[in-house]
Amino acid sequence: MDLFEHTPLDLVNLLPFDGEVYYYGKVIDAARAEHYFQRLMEGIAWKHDEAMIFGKKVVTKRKVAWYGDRPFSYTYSKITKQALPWTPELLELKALVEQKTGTTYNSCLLNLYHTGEEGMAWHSDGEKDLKKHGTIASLSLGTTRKFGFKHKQTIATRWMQLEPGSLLTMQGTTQDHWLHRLPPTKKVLTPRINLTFRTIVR
Ligand SMILES: O=C(O)CCC(=O)C(=O)O
Ligand SMILES: [Fe+2]
Repeated sequence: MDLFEHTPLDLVNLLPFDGEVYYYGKVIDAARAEHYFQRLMEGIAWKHDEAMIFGKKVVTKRKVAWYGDRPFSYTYSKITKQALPWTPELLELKALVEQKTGTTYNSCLLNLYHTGEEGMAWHSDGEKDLKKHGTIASLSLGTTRKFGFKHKQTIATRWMQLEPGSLLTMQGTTQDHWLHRLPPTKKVLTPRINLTFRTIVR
């Protein structure tokens, strides 16, 4: 459900065409961001992610977890996962993100990158289970990491830094036309947690 019309009032679209990405900057101050980072490190059921790549089951170094309103099953990289019930801290963060973005969400995928050696390859979040053209809200905690977009048909790219406590949204037709990536880097030695709030439809 959209609580107000999509475009956040005083933000500029970071994409030049074919989609909308908004960077809200730090929506959580440094002390609270650190507090949430610690609570999520301890309180989330982190597991190594499993994916099918060229027919082989691969286990990623990065850890993931998935939470939601109901025990949705969700197929991602050909492996089906079941959402766990929200924890108190996730509900607090969901409420904050909903208030900032004016949109509600019913699930959250969390990623834990232990160091800069762990990242995420180019992809778009266009799974069938996700609401078409629904907003995906990405909240970052822990170390700052570089994040980028690459257009599927042109050479256009856009890069940004995702700071601790910051919020970014990907909305409109972004997933149709753009890939996004968290590049690995040898320069980062400390962990980052990312939460992407999404809307699953049946
Ligand atoms: O870690 C990030 O900032 C991005 C995560 C992501 O793209 C995803 O979970 O689909
Ligand atoms: Fe993604």
